[in-house]
Amino acid sequence: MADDGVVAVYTNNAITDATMKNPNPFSIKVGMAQMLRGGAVFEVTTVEQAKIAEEAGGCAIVVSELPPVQGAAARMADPSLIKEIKRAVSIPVIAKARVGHFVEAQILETTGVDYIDESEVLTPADEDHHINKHNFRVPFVCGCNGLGTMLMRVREGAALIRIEGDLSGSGNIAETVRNVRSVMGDMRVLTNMDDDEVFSFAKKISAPYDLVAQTKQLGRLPVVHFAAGGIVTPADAAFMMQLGCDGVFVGSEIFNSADPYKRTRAIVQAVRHYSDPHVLAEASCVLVDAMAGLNLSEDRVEQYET
Ligand SMILES: O=C(CO)[C@H](O)[C@H](O)COP(=O)(O)O
Repeated sequence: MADDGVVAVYTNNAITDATMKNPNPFSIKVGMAQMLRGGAVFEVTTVEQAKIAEEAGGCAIVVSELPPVQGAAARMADPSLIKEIKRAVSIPVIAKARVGHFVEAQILETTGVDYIDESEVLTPADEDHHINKHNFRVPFVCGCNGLGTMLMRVREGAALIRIEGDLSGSGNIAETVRNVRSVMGDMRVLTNMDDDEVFSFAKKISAPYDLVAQTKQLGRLPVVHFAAGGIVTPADAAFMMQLGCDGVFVGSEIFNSADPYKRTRAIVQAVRHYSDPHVLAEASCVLVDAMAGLNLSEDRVEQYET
């Protein structure tokens, strides 16, 4: 259940679910997302991977289809795969819709998924508009690259935010680190700001003034925020947690490793014990064999070989 501060942000909003055919109050969706805090979400492409992620202690899974051939559009996964995975596991299942494609979201909602991810990893369907997420019963996950885009997505109804970097599966975490630091840095500036300065700050970060002011009043981000992009090792996962994230998304490349259960389990342990270097050292030990080839695209492998 959402805490009072988050409910306050919701109820103070000029645009609320109540004015938007409200099938499920935003405060409830935010509360549902809070249950994922302190967890690792694993991207899966098969039922077997979903079972491994659940067994390893993942807090949720996000279903993807295998990447399409290069140049082809990436769309929502086949609803029958989502239903099959939903039947196979008891942890929450997230399904991806293309940015702006509210019909894909309507279809996904009928499958009984627990969350819909309006995902930048898929080919965007609408270059100008995101989905009005207040029109849905199911909570939404959205990506952001800074505090401004985060609050825009919250305004549209996102209940869980992914602070994301490079989502190409390259294993490069630097962009994610930059964006997480940008959000946390802006939060520190905002919370110490004079009330009179909030107007121009909201303009500067292109965010709705009322949400920026309410976020300042709360003294923390209004929704659960995970990191995504290039998180491959237990150290990466703990890094994101120590920078202030509530959890991590891990790409499906992890299942290409020699022992996917050990790797997923190690990431779960790292997220749970992110400030304990001894646990992190132990979690990192099992992984050396699989580390070399993981998440290196062919051209990057060439770069290392020359
Ligand atoms: O599905 C996801 C987010 O919706 C993935 O978890 C995300 O794309 C992870 O990126 P990477 O493969 O770079 O770790």
